[in-house]
Amino acid sequence: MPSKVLFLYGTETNTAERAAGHLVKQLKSSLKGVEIDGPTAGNKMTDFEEISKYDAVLIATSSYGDGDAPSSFDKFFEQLHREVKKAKEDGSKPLANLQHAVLGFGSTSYETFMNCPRITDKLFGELGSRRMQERVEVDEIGEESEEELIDKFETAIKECLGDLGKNKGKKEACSWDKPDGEILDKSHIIEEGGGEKKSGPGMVGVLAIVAVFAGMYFMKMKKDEEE
Ligand SMILES: Cc1cc2nc3c(=O)[nH]c(=O)nc-3n(C[C@H](O)[C@H](O)[C@H](O)COP(=O)(O)O)c2cc1C
Repeated sequence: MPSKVLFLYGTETNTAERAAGHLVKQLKSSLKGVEIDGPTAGNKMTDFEEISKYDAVLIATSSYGDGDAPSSFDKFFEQLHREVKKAKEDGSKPLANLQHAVLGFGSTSYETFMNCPRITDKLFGELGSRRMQERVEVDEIGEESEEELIDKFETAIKECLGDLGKNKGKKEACSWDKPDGEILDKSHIIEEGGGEKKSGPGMVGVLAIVAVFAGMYFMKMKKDEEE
């Protein structure tokens, strides 16, 4: 039976989507005995029971905002956090039969460089998936070109996909913090109400401030009229 591989992407301005399309084409034309689904936007595949049926998942995603997921990947990213929370609570490893690899897109001009790809890689590991190769990180202002790094990912991934059966159940190729493990935790995205807590006066506070200033203005007007 052929191995089943799913290619997911997360993108805002199409860089990761373009790379995913290119890689799927290359892999399909050069690998035998491997069936590849996708590329599919992460948000269109948030059912982790479905994902667990694949032999391998490849993910190409960027980071946006404050190290957040891009808009075609945010629902997937949230669901990934929910799956990890659930797995920690019941001690399960729902992706134990899976192997995965991540190709990240970002820029070192942001403090939260590669936050979404790094967290995605880490959390797949926490769900039991075997990391089959070190994450490749494409820095848009880095020395190595995007093309070179995509080729590097492609070469490594071809080897891994050829050895999927042989490597199943083996120790991961490396830990998630390679080539770098600096992240900004985003687990608050699944808290009640979602998103970050906003500080500030809120709507009631704003109305109260407006009322105070309006009162002061009318009192001044009245005083000026009396003088
Ligand atoms: C508003 C904005 C926020 C960004 N935030 C991050 C970030 O937190 N971390 C990062 O590594 N890159 C960040 N980037 C860079 C993008 O991830 C990078 O341009 C990437 O190549 C875009 O890939 P995409 O077109 O697939 O979305 C940001 C870019 C913009 C415009």
